[in-house]
Amino acid sequence: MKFHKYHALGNDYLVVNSQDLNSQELNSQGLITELTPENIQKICDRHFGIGSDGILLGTIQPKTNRFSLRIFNPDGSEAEKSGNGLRIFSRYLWDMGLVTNKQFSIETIGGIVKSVVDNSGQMVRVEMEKISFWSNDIPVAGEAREVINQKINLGDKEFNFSAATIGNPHCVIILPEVDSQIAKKYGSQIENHPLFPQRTNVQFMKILDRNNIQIEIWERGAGYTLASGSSSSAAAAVAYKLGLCDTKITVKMPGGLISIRVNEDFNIIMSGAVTQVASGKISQEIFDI
Ligand SMILES: N[C@H](CCC[C@H](N)C(=O)O)C(=O)O
Repeated sequence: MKFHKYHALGNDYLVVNSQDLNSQELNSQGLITELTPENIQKICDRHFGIGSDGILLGTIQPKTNRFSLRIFNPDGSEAEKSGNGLRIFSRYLWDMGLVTNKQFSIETIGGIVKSVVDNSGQMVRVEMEKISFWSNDIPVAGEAREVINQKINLGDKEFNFSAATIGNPHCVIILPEVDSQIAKKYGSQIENHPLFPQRTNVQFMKILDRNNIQIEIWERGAGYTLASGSSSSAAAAVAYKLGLCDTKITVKMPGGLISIRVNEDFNIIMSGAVTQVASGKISQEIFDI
């Protein structure tokens, strides 16, 4: 199975083009037989596989030039949307000569986004669609409500949080200081908390000023990552919703910076860098062990 590895600010993904697969690799539903949760875990393992924060399974309809993307986390679960994943897939399409620097659409489970590749592929801008704070959309357990400034109890610790979805779920916690330790200490407990029936991504956020925030990320199905486009979108949207930031926000993460614009109607525009790493072929052997 051919792959193309990219990273977006240290959040790395393997692009697999469904057209690169031969017939026996596709089952009757046109799904890749190899992409079972168990095999995804093997491919993403940083010692026994290629190593990555996920797999991007892209489908390109040659005649209509329609693009769709499925996003798999390293634990084998499927995500509705990935901001860095969409930027990476957009760059892949550009590298393959399938798009120019004009706007094009990509369909995901979490909705259809519009993408533009700039600066010879080094920068990609994605209109990530509208963010929602409503419990029924995210989802968050309990009565239908906007999930803003609520409490989550972890036994020995209680946090104030807000939640949002941009296709995938996010729990945003504002603190005076954030670091990787707090994300690694509490991330998994919050990811799997009963408040979140479909689990959740988690961001610990420090407000730097009205146009800058800093986040540390614990991703659903992936754990601690150095950057996240959907996390940046959700955290920035919460900061704007709470009146702590203006509409243009730079999100500072361990892997680098993402620019977010929160429009009045809460449509999110995200832009950031993408880096090509390598291409190769995954050996069948890793699936046989
Ligand atoms: N783990 C996430 C998907 C990837 C998000 C992140 N890598 C991004 O750039 O948005 C989830 O299960 O919702």
